Amino acid sequence: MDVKQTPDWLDRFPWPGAETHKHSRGRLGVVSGGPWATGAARLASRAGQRIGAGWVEVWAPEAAAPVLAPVLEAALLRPFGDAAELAEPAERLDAMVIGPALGRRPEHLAMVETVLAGAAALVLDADALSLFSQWPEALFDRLSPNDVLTPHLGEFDRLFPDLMGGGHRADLARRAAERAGCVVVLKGNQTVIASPDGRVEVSAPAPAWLATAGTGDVLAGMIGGLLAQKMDAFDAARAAVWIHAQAAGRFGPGLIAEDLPDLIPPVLGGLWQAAQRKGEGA
Ligand SMILES: NC(=O)C1=CN([C@@H]2O[C@H](COP(=O)(O)OP(=O)(O)OC[C@H]3O[C@@H](n4cnc5c(N)ncnc54)[C@H](OP(=O)(O)O)[C@@H]3O)[C@@H](O)[C@H]2O)[C@@H](O)CC1
Ligand SMILES: Nc1ncnc2c1ncn2[C@@H]1O[C@H](COP(=O)(O)OP(=O)(O)O)[C@@H](O)[C@H]1O
Repeated sequence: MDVKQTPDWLDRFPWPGAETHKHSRGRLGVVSGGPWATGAARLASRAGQRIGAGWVEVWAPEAAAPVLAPVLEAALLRPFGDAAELAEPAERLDAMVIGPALGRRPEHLAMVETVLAGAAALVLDADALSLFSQWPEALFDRLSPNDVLTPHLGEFDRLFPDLMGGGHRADLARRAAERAGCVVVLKGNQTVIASPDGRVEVSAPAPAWLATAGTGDVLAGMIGGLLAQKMDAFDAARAAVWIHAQAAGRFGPGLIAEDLPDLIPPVLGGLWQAAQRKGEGA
């Protein structure tokens, strides 16, 4: 990687140091769907681990725990009974991801409301967004500037129907972030990342191999992993979108979402080398 072309957020990327331990490196929680819907949380949690969160917990409804127990290794399984039990991780962990394959029943709304009340920085994706389609203001009222919404265009339309009328996607995302009071990642071939303070970035066209189920769940986990490492939400979203696209480009045709988390290390390796060279040149 040419040092001159390195992304500006590289200077703020959360590399571990000699004093780092797994807890100080960032604690991430991912909330799983029910027993027939655990794959999205697995994709997100593995992506969070690969991008550097040192401690990753998968919070699973009790019925889903037996499905997840044999397939999690370094990630910790945390079964829960009802939504109220998510209050503890939402306070203790640095970041949480909720929404992928969560479900859209009242108990799922209660889960999202519980984590919204905690201190953890949040990535709200998929069903966590669609659950608020009838009352988006109830979501916006509870968001913080360090939270991130990651809608595809269909989900964006449910939360911001009046913004869909016209304008460039960058303008849509900017207005959405201002209204929501948090970072908005409007996904697509050219993903737009917008901050409530007015910063907007339109990413370069990403490989269309990403148009396959589950790649958004991986992106949510990557953003969550960087938030857990205390990266600023706008930088975390921009960095994750960039690394996600680079990883997809390395695989090319035939990519499925399962491939993506394990493609993160070589991309990080290139960034690490570029950061070292930049440091030596300074
Ligand atoms: N392995 C797993 O467990 C996985 C589980 N997953 C889980 O599945 C659930 C459903 O997920 P979902 O993404 O299909 O969402 P949903 O709310 O049904 O909206 C879809 C509708 O929106 C519209 N649409 C418009 N623009 C669009 C766009 N750019 N990209 C996409 N859609 C766009 C489009 O309308 P159309 O264009 O067809 O008229 C489409 O019909 C959710 O819980 C998710 O987390 C997935 O993550 C996959 C892996
Ligand atoms: N044609 C495309 N070109 C490039 N990237 C795409 C394309 N279609 C989708 N993507 C990317 O793939 C991911 C899909 O996310 P999403 O729609 O939430 O899927 P899922 O919910 O199945 O995980 C997003 O990061 C999006 O930017």
